[in-house]
Amino acid sequence: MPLTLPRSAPPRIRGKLPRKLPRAAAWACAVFWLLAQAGHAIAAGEDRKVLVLYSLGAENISAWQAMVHKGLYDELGRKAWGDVPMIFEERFDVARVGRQPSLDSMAPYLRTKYAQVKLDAVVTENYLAATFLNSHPELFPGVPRFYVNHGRRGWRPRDGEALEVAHDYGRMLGVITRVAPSTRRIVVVGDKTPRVQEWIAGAREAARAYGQRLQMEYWDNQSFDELYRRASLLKGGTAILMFATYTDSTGGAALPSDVARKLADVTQVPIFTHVESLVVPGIAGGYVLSGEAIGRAVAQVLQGQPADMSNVQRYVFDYQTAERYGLVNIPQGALMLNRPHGVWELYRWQILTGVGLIVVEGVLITALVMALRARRRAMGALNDERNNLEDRVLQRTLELLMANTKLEQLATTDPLTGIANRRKMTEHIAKELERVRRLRHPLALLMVDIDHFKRINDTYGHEAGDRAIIAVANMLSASLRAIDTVARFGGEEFVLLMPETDLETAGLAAERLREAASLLAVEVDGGLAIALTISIGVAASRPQQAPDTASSLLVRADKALYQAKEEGRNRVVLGP
Ligand SMILES: Nc1nc2c(ncn2[C@@H]2O[C@H](COP(=O)(O)OP(=O)(O)OP(=O)(O)O)[C@@H](O)[C@H]2O)c(=O)[nH]1
Repeated sequence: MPLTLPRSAPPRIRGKLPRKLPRAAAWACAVFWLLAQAGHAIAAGEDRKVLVLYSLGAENISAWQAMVHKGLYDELGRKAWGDVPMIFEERFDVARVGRQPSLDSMAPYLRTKYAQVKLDAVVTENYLAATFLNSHPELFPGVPRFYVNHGRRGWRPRDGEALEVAHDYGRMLGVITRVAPSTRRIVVVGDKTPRVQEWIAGAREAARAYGQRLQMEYWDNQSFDELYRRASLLKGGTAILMFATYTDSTGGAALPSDVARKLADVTQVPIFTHVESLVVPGIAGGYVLSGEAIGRAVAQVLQGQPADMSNVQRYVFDYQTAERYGLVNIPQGALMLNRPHGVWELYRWQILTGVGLIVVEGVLITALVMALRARRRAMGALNDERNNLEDRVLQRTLELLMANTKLEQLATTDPLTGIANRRKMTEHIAKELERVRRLRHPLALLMVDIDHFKRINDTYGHEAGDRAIIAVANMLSASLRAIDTVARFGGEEFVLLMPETDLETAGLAAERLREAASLLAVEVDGGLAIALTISIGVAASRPQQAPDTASSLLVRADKALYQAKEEGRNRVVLGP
């Protein structure tokens, strides 16, 4: 299937668009014009038809042909809207069907196939196709012919244009002595075909410049086996320059690339060559003809441009082989094939992406860790603050509690004696009377008064009176049961409350207290100790009668006390 590409013929816009043409209309016109031109260009491209005749068979057979083909289509492909004709391609399939059958069948084949095709040009690539076309003037009558890379110096076709590469044999040899400076002998390998002989002649001529400094040998007339055997015997200081070799002295045929590989396998010396397609692993390289450059030249011819044949040679080396033979001074800009790429070259974007992701991840993790740390610190500070607050609240609560307790104590304690005061006793009485009402238990109340206390004060002083009050308070406290309570009710008067105690029992208890008081000895000034007595009025709540109130109970006890005073003091009187 021939390749069809559009042809560009950039037209000129004549005249000007009307100034006041609306913008939308101008755009529509421009698009219409572009489409029309594209259609015209495609149609124009399809109008032109050219035939490329290759010498060396399909690309999968010939590395050289693959390179030429690539150069041709790369060059055409660069012209998106270029002057690209419809390309037909034919090949002499020498490697698969043999040289003669291939040559014999080509003319009738072309005649039949292209009987109805009007070609605009025929281009040959390489020696075989050029020879064939030149010897068949009857084919494609009147169609311009171009013979590219035909391989013979000074050859003029009987018709058409010859585009031959001017091989630079001087550079071909020069690069060998440059990159392998110890080279004193060059063995040129080839065969007896006219084209190879032409190359050998070129090398021979160029070698003259070296005189005695370079020993040249030309191996072009031996069997392949002999070639490999002799190559295996070559020693240091020698290099091989291998031209594309197809045949041997016995008529044997081979692909030049196979010959190159075998030579590389057996020899100990570096092998250089003259075409890029032979720079295979094991072949060092050299100043070689570029298949792609030839392909580009063919493309230029097909497009009607002058073919640039000056730049079709370049320095190409096989990196591994150059390393193996320790080649030096490789010209700058040389193409190095099979260079092992470093990890960086191979995976640069993957590495950069990976590193970028790691950096981003690192930054995110760092930010996260910092945020977590900051949060933890804030939480810690908050906890400390809360604990401090709780401690302070607890402390304040305790202080308040203690203050309240103290206040309560101060409010309910008699400061002189340390026992409960009147207020506290009043609360006790109310509480116990409540129990009496609920449980119907007995409750006794003793009202105690120091006899003739005024006299103690007056005789021994107020402080002695205080000591007497304290002595009586201590005695009363010490004599009480756990459930009894005592309070200083005022002045030298005390009240005792005795739960679960009836009037008689309370009277007995009061009697014991009276006796205990009479045994007290209160110290006064001058080391003297004075005695005192107490009078006690006893009252009891009677569960079977109307319930008492605090004041009714106190009044009855007070009356009993009054009676005790009246009856002479130092006695106990039971109330009604
Ligand atoms: N030292 C001292 N004297 C007090 C205190 N409270 C009251 N007094 C005095 O106690 C005396 C009480 O005297 P009175 O009420 O006349 O009774 P009394 O002298 O004990 O006589 P009878 O009760 O009838 O035996 C008064 O002189 C009060 O000034 C006190 O806290 N300390």
